[in-house]
Amino acid sequence: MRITIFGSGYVGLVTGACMAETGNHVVCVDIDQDKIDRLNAGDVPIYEPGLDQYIERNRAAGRLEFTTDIEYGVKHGLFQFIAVGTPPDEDGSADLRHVLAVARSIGEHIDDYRIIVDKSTVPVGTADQVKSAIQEQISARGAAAEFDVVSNPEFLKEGAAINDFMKPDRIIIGTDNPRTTELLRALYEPFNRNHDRLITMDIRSAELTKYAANAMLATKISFMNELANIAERLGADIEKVRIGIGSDPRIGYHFIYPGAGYGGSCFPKDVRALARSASDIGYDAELMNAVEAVNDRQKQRMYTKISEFFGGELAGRTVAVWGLSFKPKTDDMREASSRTLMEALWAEGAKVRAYDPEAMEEARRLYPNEPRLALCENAKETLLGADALAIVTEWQEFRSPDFQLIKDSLTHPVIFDGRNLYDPDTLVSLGLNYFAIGRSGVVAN
Ligand SMILES: NC(=O)c1ccc[n+]([C@@H]2O[C@H](COP(=O)([O-])OP(=O)(O)OC[C@H]3O[C@@H](n4cnc5c(N)ncnc54)[C@H](O)[C@@H]3O)[C@@H](O)[C@H]2O)c1
Ligand SMILES: O=c1ccn([C@@H]2O[C@H](COP(=O)(O)OP(=O)(O)O[C@H]3O[C@H](CO)[C@@H](O)[C@H](O)[C@H]3O)[C@@H](O)[C@H]2O)c(=O)[nH]1
Repeated sequence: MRITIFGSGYVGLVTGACMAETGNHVVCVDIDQDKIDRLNAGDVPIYEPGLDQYIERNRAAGRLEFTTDIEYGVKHGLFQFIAVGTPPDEDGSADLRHVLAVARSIGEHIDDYRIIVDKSTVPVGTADQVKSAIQEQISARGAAAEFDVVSNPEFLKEGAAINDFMKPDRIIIGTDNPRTTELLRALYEPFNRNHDRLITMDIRSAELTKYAANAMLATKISFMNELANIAERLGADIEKVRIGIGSDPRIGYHFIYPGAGYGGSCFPKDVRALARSASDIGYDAELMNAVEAVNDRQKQRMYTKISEFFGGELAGRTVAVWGLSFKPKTDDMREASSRTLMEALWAEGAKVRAYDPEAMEEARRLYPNEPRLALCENAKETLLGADALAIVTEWQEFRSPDFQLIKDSLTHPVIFDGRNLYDPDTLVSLGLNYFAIGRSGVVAN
């Protein structure tokens, strides 16, 4: 089938590569010329495990093209996917500027039946706006063209995106026209083989399903972080509590890891946008507001612990930071907890020596010429001349470090662990002070 995808970011590239992998002819359109040039030169601008091989293979087979030519894109695909960003506006609502720009572009060039498939995360009612924006452009040209707008939210996780797309838990199709259901069923058939995962519903419910899923997951995390802060003060160990409650199948072990707060391009903005949508219709979404407030506080926890340890005297200190991306296996630093920590440390006159296996280029882009940030070649190098070590992202390579080296390198033998990677007893027996999340800190004698 012929598919066009607007937006070549995390979602657009993964969707394009996976759709091409199953034999479709995919054209990816982006307005970022530099990004398209890189993709056409065989360079994948983001880090997502496995994505580069998928892109290379399908580009070579002629099934995957990259262009800034909007007209070419609109003329190409029966399916026109919208996978552009919906960043938070100043008031927390989703900024639909890019989505509506794509809709207008489609309206300017559409001359045959098209199915517009919205994959971006958008508030309830956006499909109606997309429909109007397309129709306005068609009418302005004095033309006529038929089209349908479908909501097909995406649920992939960064770092596991290819697998999530190839083997989805569910494929949500929100539509008001049964013929689009059948066409989308055919399109998704290769991803829906083992058992039927296609769930159809009306468009507004599909749009809300995406926010509901992210808000539920974010709620689980904030709940655990709240509990972690209580456990810490009561002398309980949140890791034991986590195992204790996860064994109840009604709770489950997924998404109950306490930590340095959730980040990324989805949970923070989507919880905010849902609360904002509610307040726009006169409903105070108290739980969503609390989920966000708990997370904002949690993202400060690492800083608070470090500051308390040093008696509030951070000026002139240097902190080694392991992990900059918002989670392992991605280079994405959008709303990453590492940024909250580093910026709080800098504000108090401290310096940071940081390392991340994949996000160094992104860190350089976000903090160009930042004199208070030394980006190091590897984890060991961050320790040189540092007073303390803070672990923000649980990359595999941080799980079994050389603790003796850490102890010998730091001016103060102290680890602040934002992801509860280590056993407190082992660390204290090695002479390290250790402060994690939701457990009492241990101080070596
Ligand atoms: N990142 C994720 O894990 C994830 C998962 C599920 C859903 N989503 C949702 O999918 C959407 C896209 O997210 P993302 O992380 O891929 O975004 P992204 O920022 O990585 O990529 C968006 C791309 O769209 C391009 N773009 C902007 N305006 C355009 C236009 N008019 N025409 C063509 N291209 C245009 C940008 O240049 C950019 O390359 C968002 O709504 C997000 O909430 C993201
Ligand atoms: O138990 C947990 C699980 C996650 N996190 C944090 O939560 C954030 C988000 O993690 P994750 O959900 O794995 O990554 P995303 O790529 O942001 O994926 C989420 O957001 C996407 C965009 O909407 C959705 O498609 C996915 O289904 C949804 O999981 C990260 O900072 C994690 O460190 C925790 O703190 N504790």
